[in-house]
Amino acid sequence: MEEIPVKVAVRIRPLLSKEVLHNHQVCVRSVPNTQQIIIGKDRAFTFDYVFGKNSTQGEVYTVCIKPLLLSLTEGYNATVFAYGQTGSGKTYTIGGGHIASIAEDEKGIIPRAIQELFQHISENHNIDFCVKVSYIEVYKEELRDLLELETSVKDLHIREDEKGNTGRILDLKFDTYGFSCVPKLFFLS
Ligand SMILES: Nc1ncnc2c1ncn2[C@@H]1O[C@H](COP(=O)(O)OP(=O)(O)OP(=O)(O)O)[C@@H](O)[C@H]1O
Repeated sequence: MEEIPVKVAVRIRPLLSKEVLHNHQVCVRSVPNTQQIIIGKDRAFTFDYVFGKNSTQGEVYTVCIKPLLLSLTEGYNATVFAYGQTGSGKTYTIGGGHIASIAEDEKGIIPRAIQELFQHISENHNIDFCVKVSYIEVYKEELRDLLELETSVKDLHIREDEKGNTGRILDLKFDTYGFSCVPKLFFLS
């Protein structure tokens, strides 16, 4: 059977203060020492990784992203995207918020990966690296280049190669952060 190299991690976020204030209840919990979560009373689901409500940004990075970053520097491609309903913690986890103003341990995936990548580059003088960054919003089938806002939406397209691969970005309807080295590592949120 062909290997499908996709791993899925689920992260449970803690209740926000306003949710506690409104007496909202937690409806999902992780099962200790397993990769399972239980929704409601008894509906169990298994994932490749489970991060409970007390998980840290550092843990998520170390377990899920660091191995990809290491592979990236060895020439493999990697894509990371956060998927979930509004308010579930995608931006928080991917770390695309106000990066400059957040505390070190609150930093999400993007700043940690960039830091580690450039650290790697600075330690490997004998290899030439080319790093490219793109930041694209995909919303209702329309693409917007957030680094070149004057570019017309109509000028941006998702293209396929002859094998039907969408290559640069996937056809996802979320805000999209692309960050590529050679080869490429993408973050989609
Ligand atoms: N693991 C976490 N620990 C603490 N706070 C969190 C965590 N995850 C998310 N939050 C907080 O929950 C709120 C919603 O998170 P966030 O904005 O990341 O959601 P989102 O999925 O990106 O939402 P949207 O789709 O609406 O953009 C934010 O105030 C964020 O700081």
